Amino acid sequence: MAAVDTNATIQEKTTAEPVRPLANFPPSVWGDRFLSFTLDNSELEGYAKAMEAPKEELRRLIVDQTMDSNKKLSLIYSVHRLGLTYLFLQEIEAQLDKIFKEFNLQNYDEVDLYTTSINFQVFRHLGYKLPCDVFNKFKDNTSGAFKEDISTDVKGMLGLYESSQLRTRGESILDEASSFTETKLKSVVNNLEGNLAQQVLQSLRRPFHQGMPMVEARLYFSNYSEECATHECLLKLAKLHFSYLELQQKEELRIVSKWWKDMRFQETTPYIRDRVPEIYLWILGLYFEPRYSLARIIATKITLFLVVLDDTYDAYATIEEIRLLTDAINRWDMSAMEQIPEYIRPFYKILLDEYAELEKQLAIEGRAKSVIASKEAFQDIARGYLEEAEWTNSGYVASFPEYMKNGLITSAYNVISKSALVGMGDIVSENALAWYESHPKTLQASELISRLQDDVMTYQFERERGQSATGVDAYIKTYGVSEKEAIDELKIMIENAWKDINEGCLKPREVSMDLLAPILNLARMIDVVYRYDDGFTFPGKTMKEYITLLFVGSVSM
Ligand SMILES: CC(C)=CCC/C(C)=C/CC/C(C)=C/COP(=O)(O)OP(=O)(O)O
Ligand SMILES: [Mg+2]
Ligand SMILES: [Mg+2]
Ligand SMILES: [Mg+2]
Repeated sequence: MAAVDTNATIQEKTTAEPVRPLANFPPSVWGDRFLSFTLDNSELEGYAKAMEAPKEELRRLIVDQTMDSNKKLSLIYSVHRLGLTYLFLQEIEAQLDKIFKEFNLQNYDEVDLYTTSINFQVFRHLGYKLPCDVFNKFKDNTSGAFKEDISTDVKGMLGLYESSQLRTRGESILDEASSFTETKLKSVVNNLEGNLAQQVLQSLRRPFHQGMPMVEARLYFSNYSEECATHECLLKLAKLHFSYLELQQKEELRIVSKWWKDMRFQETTPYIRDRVPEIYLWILGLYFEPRYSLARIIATKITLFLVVLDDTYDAYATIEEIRLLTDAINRWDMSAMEQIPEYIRPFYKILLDEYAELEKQLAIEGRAKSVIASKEAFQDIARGYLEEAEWTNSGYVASFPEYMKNGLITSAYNVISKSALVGMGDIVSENALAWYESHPKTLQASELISRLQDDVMTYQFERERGQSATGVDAYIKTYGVSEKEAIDELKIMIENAWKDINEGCLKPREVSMDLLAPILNLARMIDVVYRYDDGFTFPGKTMKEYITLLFVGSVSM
C-alpha cells in the first residue's frame, strides 16, 4: 500500500475554506438599468439657455425694494425649498442682511404663527440666528404651555414643526414645540385633504431639514404648487432646473455604474452589498449643484471602496486576512499585494491606482493635498475597522467612551466628507482643508449621528452575526442600563448632535456654507437611510423610492 502522504492530507486540511461570517446580503434591485442612459448635450444646453430668462426675472423680484418684507421672505423660502438658493445667494444674503438688521421683537407682535415660522426658517436656513423668542407669544403666560387655540391653525403648526428642527442647544421652547406640534399634526392629519394633507404627511415622515435637498425640492414642487405658482418665473425656472439636473445626474449615475461594472467588484468580491445607485444617491445628497458633477463622481467611487472594505471586514475576511489587509492599506504600496489574500488583490490594486490617478490630476491644480487627506482618512478607517474586528475576534465589549473614540472613525464620515472635497475646486482652500483636518465639532456631530443612528438600526443584525462592538451594547455594558434605556440615551445624543450642527451652520461661520453643506447633508442622509430601518442593507423602501423619483421617472411636471 503506498505510504500515506501525510503532507498531502495536512495540506488539504490547511487549504480547506475557513469559516466565513457570510451575510448573504440582498442583491441589487437595479441591475444594469442605469447603464443604458445616453446624454443629449444639446438638450442639456437647451435647458440651460431656457433658464436664463426666468432666472433674471426672479432675480429682479428678489431685489425688488418695493416688496413687503414678509412677502419677500416667503418668496425666498420657496426659492430655498426648490433648491434654487445657490443661483441667487448674493442677492438673497443682501436682502436678509437688511431685513435682519431691522429685526425687532415688537414687529412680530401682530404676525401670525405661519408667517412667523416662515421668517424663522428662512433666516435659520441661511445662517441668521433669528431669536426663538418670536414664538413666545404663542405660549400661555400662566401655564407656560403652547396655547391650545393654535392647534387648529394646521399651516401654523406645520411651520412651527419645521422651525423646531432648526433649534440649537438651550432653545427649550423649540424642544417643546417639536413634540407639541408633532402630536397635534399626527392627530389631525387623517382629516386633512389636498395639498395640506400631503404637506403634513411628508413633514411628519421626514421634516424638510432632515431631508435630502434634491428630493425635498421635487416634493416641494408637487406638494406646494400654490406657493410655487405665486410667480410664473419661479415655476418656470424650477421646472427647467429639475430637467437640467435630472439629465446631468443620470449621466453621472451611468458613469459610476459603468466604472463599477468594468472594475468587476461583484465578481471578485461577490459577498459585498451591490449598491451603486444607493451610494450615488447618498453622495448626491451632499451637493446637487451642477458645478459639483466631477466631485460627485469622485466621492461616489471612494465611498464604494468603503462598502467593499466594510463588507470585507464584517462579512467575509478572517481575522488573519483582516490584519494583513489593514497592514497593506497602511503600507499603501503595490509590493504589499503578495501579502494579502487572492480575492482582495483586485480591490487593493484598483484602490491604489484610483488614488494615484486622482493625486496626479489634482496636482495639476495644485490641490493634491485634498487627495492625501482623503487617503489618510481611508487608512484611518481601515485601522478602525481592524479594531472592531479584534474586539469581535476576542469577544471584548468595549466601554462606551472607547467604542465612540473608534466609532467616530468607523462612521466613515471623516473619509467621505474629505473625499467630497477632492473635486470641489478652488473653494477648497488650504484654510478649508486645515479646518477639516482639525476635526471640527460640526464634523464630529455628523460622525456621531452616522455611527449611533446606524448602530440603533443595525445592532440586532450585527449582534446575531457575532459582532461584539456596537454603540448599543457598549452603552448597556458601561452604564448598566436596559437595551431600551440605552437606545433612548443614544437618541438624545443624536438630537444634541443635530443642535450642534445647526449651531455650526449659523453665522459667523468658521468656513463658508459650501464647505459646511456636505457635513450637514451627510447627517441628513443618515436620517434618509436609517430613520425607520437599515435602509442601506435593505434598500427597498426610501432609497428605492428616491432613486425612482430622481433617476427612473422623468420630470413630469
Ligand atoms: C456607519 C455608516 C452608516 C456609514 C455611512 C457612510 C457609508 C456609506 C459608509 C460605507 C460603508 C457602509 C455602507 C456602512 C454602513 O453599513 P453598516 O451598518 O454595515 O456599517 P457598520 O459596519 O459600520 O455598522
Ligand atoms: Mg458593516
Ligand atoms: Mg463595519
Ligand atoms: Mg451597522
